[in-house]
Amino acid sequence: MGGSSGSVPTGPVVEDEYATVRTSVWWDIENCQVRKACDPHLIAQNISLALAEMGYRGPVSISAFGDTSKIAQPTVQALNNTGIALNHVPAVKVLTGMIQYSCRNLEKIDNSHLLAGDMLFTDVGYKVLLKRIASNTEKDILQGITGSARPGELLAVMGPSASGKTTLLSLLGGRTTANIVQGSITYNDEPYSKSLKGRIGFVTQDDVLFAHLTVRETLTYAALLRLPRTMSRQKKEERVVNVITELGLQRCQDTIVGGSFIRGVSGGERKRVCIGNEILVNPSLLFLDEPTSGLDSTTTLRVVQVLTEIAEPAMDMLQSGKTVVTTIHQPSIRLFHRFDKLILLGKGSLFYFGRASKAMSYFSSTGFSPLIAMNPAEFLVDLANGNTNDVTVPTGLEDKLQSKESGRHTTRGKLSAEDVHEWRASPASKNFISYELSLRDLVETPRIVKKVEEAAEMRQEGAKNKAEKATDRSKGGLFLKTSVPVLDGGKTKSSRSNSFAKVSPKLEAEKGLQEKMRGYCCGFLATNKSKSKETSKEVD
Ligand SMILES: Nc1ncnc2c1ncn2[C@@H]1O[C@H](COP(=O)(O)OP(=O)(O)OP(=O)(O)O)[C@@H](O)[C@H]1O
Repeated sequence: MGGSSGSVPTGPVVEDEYATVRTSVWWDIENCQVRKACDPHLIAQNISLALAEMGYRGPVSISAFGDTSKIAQPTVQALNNTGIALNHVPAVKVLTGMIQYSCRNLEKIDNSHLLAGDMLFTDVGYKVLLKRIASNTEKDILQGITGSARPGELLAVMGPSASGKTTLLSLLGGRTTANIVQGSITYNDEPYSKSLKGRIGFVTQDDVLFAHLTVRETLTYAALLRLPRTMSRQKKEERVVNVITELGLQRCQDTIVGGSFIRGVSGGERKRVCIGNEILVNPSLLFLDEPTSGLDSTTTLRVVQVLTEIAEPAMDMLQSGKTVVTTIHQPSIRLFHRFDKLILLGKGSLFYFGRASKAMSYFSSTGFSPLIAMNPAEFLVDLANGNTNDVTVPTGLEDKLQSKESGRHTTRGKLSAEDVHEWRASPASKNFISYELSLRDLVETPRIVKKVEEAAEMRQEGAKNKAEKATDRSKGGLFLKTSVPVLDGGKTKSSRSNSFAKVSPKLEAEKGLQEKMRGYCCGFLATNKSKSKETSKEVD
């Protein structure tokens, strides 16, 4: 990391332009001392540490001054995973000005989003030791659970009762360390550590709230207790107001929470207060155990909508999205389609991991299809239960269905647990899981891509208006400033030249800011060179 010297641009135009950047870290790529084989995650973490030491808590993006194509791909990937945006700065004066601007405008806000939650779990198993008088025995609770979740995604864990949903959630949330845990669970390629604890939010099934406190009081106390001591009381109260708005709790903010003996807010509002308690600290990963149990379908939809919004990256892309994992019993069709990814458990085993939208086609490709119109969630939970009524079964398993005669009716029997396990272990199901995993870094969640495109459109509009204003002021040219981050794939000619990037604002807008934004996902720039062919035109 390093800055560069040079004469500093001044005046209202530049101030105005820099105000949109709010960039705080500079990385002089050509001069930086990072060893070639240095672990990219280490680089990202070092940057976070350096910032923490400086007392900086603002939004983070790295302005790479120099040839951005020289950054090793794994490093870029790691930075992306941590939610740090990587911007290209076209000229040394712009960089210097940005540094000076940002030094004057340091913002002290929460930086817990610095390391985002890219979670990967492989072959996870969990056993408990049952202590008996004669001898201790081991009981398998989970086995062979593999999957992943990335920032911005909503991952649902579904399955019948006692299939292991809560146990898996506790393991992923770092809440279960006792007993015997197998396999690996990593967050940004690192195992669980104490430092990660502060970045994980966990909403349990029966969170305890003080019945006599109002919604606002509940959240204010949580904010005072959990937000950093360095944060002023006023900022903490502002954060509470933001959370109340984010969760749509304005109407009931002065109502007491209530409990078994005192009437208070509704069940849905209570759940949202529990979620609020956790998102106050802006966690990178949010885990929720049955957040919709006991709620009607409309309220359930509202809660899941809130979760989707929590997961999404900020519109200004300065914050990457959060990773949200929730267990859910049997969601409605509308709800099911809101999940990005799905884990289906049956008796502690993995039946499915992948995109929720692909689950039905996957099972039909292996021979399981509903015979009547069915809610996909109902079909999947039935299957995980071994209940094959109204379901076609692969030919290999047909003969294993034990038919039952009862009076006039012959009902199809259940598949035994062994049969289902045998099928699970078949190449068809295994292949699917590994297929999804290998695609994990490539597949972008369609919902997030859409959001990024919307953001790009908004920015394009904003940039157009701004550019037009600036043209009036500077008569024809403007300092190319990046309210939209620019990545030029190292093609900028003479990025070290002591010149400002001058472009016609109209030309810039027309050339397609949207195109540039396509590579900008989850708060970071992708390094696909084909997406970054546009180079800023540098004129002395
Ligand atoms: N510490 C433990 N000791 C013994 N058995 C356990 C322990 N923890 C979990 N189990 C068992 O593991 C199984 C899975 O439990 P878990 O609570 O994860 O299921 P679940 O899918 O969340 O169920 P539900 O939907 O009913 O809440 C259950 O049979 C439970 O009894």
